[in-house]
Amino acid sequence: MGQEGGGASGRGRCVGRPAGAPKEDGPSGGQFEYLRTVAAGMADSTEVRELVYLVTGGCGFLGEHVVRMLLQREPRLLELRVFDLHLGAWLEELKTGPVQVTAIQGDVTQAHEVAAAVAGAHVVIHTAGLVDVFGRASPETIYEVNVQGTKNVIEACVQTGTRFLVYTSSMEVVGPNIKGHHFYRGNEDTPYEAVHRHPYPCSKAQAERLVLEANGRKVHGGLPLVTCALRPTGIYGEGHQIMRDFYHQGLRLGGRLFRTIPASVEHGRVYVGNVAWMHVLVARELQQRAALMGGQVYFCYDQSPYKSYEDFNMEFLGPCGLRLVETRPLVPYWLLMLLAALNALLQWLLRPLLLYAPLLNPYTLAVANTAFTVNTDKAQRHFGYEPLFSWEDSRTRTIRWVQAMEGSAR
Ligand SMILES: NC(=O)C1=CN([C@@H]2O[C@H](COP(=O)(O)OP(=O)(O)OC[C@H]3O[C@@H](n4cnc5c(N)ncnc54)[C@H](O)[C@@H]3O)[C@@H](O)[C@H]2O)C=CC1
Ligand SMILES: CC(C)[C@@H](O)CC[C@@H](C)[C@H]1CC[C@H]2[C@@H]3[C@H](O)CC4=CC(=O)CC[C@]4(C)[C@H]3CC[C@]12C
Repeated sequence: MGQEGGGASGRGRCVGRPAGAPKEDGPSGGQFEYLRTVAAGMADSTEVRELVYLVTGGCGFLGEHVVRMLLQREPRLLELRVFDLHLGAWLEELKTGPVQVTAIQGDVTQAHEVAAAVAGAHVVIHTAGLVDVFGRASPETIYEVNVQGTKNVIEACVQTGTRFLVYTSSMEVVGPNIKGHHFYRGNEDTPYEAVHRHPYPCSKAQAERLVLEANGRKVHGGLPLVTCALRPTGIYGEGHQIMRDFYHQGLRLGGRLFRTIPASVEHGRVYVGNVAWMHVLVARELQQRAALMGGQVYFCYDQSPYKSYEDFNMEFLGPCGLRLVETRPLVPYWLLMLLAALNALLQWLLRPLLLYAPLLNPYTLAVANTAFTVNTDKAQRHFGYEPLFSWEDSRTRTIRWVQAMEGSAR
């Protein structure tokens, strides 16, 4: 199978063994106008409904969009299994359509629960994970969920005969690396020293490697497993918890947010609806183009503009009344590093009493301060991906979501 990778698709290195602890509840889904429309407009096609899909982490920020996008845009869907540690009440509203929606409360770290959920599925979309760069989870459980959980999904596919596995990886598998090397308009083949220390990128890199190496393994029944990995950059859109945190922080500071990162440090972002669409499309095309797509990685991208993380957020928070103070950081970088280190020390000291997990810590500061943008068309070349939502549409939908939150915040 053609492995186009070699640079950014190459082997990441982790310094130190990551491990982790239980995850916070993901944001509940279901309040967004677009998602309700998607659910209402469920795929109605003359195609034969015969496929069973499983989405792990299907109640998370991305997972919910993938679930609803499948219902709208996968006409061969007979049953959609939604597997998650925390099931959302919104799943009930999806059970009125032509597709059987099966909610499965389960833990990817429990192999038997995963095997039971996978058995009989044609396609698995594995999005479940601990997305923690704020120190909420201890390293052991990040490893347990993101790596061991992925191992359990792979072995379940092999044991039960499921042939197609799509893994939600991350840009963080590539970078920013611990040396702060910028990744400027890179693609899946761009040479880059993908060396990490933080448990999250380490766990994602290890999980991605497991998925790609499993491509071609014989599953029960003797046919080969076909796998691929999608690498979203920073996902935004309806249900994005960090955007919610920024918004509430701005409200607490009298409608102001204080710039901490130079506007010149661009960070890749991609709309959640387009990431969901790429998952649906890659899962479909993987079945037709296994020789080309099996074992491949694809960055998730759309027409979202290249901006600093904070300036990009203001595309949505500005129209909702917040203001980013100053055109350059108010505080020198060395002082920011000191404040970030103090936050990390406070988190460690307070841990026996309470969870203190602010946005600013040494890792988030370093990542935010290192440019990372992608410019690729590999997904378009391999499986005809084109973003479903324009930048204007993505921006409008996200603003409406923040405004709906604003209504609830008053
Ligand atoms: N949010 C972002 O900017 C990006 C996210 N990703 C990846 O996308 C995937 C989804 O991320 P988000 O939707 O942002 O996170 P999220 O935290 O909103 O969703 C993760 C889901 O996984 C579930 N989960 C966690 N541990 C579990 C376990 N042990 N067993 C079963 N389910 C479990 C959670 O309950 C949650 O519903 C993750 O794999 C993440 O690494 C990749 C790039 C960017
Ligand atoms: C407090 C300030 C320094 C502020 O600017 C910090 C922003 C910071 C919380 C974000 C900056 C970059 C984000 C990460 C990036 O989008 C890549 C990611 C990929 C994932 O797979 C999960 C999320 C994340 C790590 C994302 C998390 C939030 C940032 C660190």
